[in-house]
Amino acid sequence: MGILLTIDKLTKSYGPIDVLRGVSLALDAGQTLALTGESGSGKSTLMHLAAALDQPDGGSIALDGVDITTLDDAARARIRRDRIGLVFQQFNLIPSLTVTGNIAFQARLSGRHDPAHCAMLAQRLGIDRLATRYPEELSGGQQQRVAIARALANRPALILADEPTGNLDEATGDAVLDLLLELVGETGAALMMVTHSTRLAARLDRRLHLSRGRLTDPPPGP
Ligand SMILES: Nc1ncnc2c1ncn2[C@@H]1O[C@H](COP(=O)(O)OP(=O)(O)OP(=O)(O)O)[C@@H](O)[C@H]1O
Repeated sequence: MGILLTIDKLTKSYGPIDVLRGVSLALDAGQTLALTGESGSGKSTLMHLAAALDQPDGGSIALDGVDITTLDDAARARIRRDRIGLVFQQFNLIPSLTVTGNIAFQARLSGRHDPAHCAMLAQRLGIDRLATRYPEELSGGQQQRVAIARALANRPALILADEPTGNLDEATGDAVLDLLLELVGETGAALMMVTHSTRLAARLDRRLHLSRGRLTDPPPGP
């Protein structure tokens, strides 16, 4: 399998804080990678950059060989819409759309809406009964599962997930991660997932740890 994502010597500072100080990694198509690191180490910053939601100060991010840091806003938005699925901590569900509308939203914009695929995702994630509800009528865990379904609906090449099971109790979180990994496997997507849990990280193909602005192997477990 070929390389999907190549991040090279990425740097990002906020004022005097050098959050990323030369981060490099390569992710193969279909591969799953867990990203750990202390609070404030820059994990979310790295995910936002990989999602083309923000621009680095230096370095490059290539998706399918295209350096997304050199593209204009419209082109970056298109790549995000067509190639990337996001599950971030604030779920960014659209308040005026139902669960079904939220799941289909991005796929509709891409012109690749597949109602049967969306229905399958909702059913597998156990949110099919909530189809006509609005985000404000959902619990945090239910919103998280809608965000996961939405991220997968478009069959993206890359899923970027920042603590995708952070709002769920351990048993539900495990079950949702099982499903996420299953669905990622079925659709052939690659996954980069931030987690604080070494137990959850152990379930992915690879693990990297962000520390002092650089990626390393994770520290040995307890
Ligand atoms: N928009 C911003 N403006 C200023 N500083 C920022 C901004 N975003 C992040 N930071 C700072 O950058 C550092 C890294 O933040 P980031 O959210 O990437 O860490 P994290 O590893 O995801 O943390 P956590 O595990 O707590 O979510 C922190 O010191 C944070 O305060």
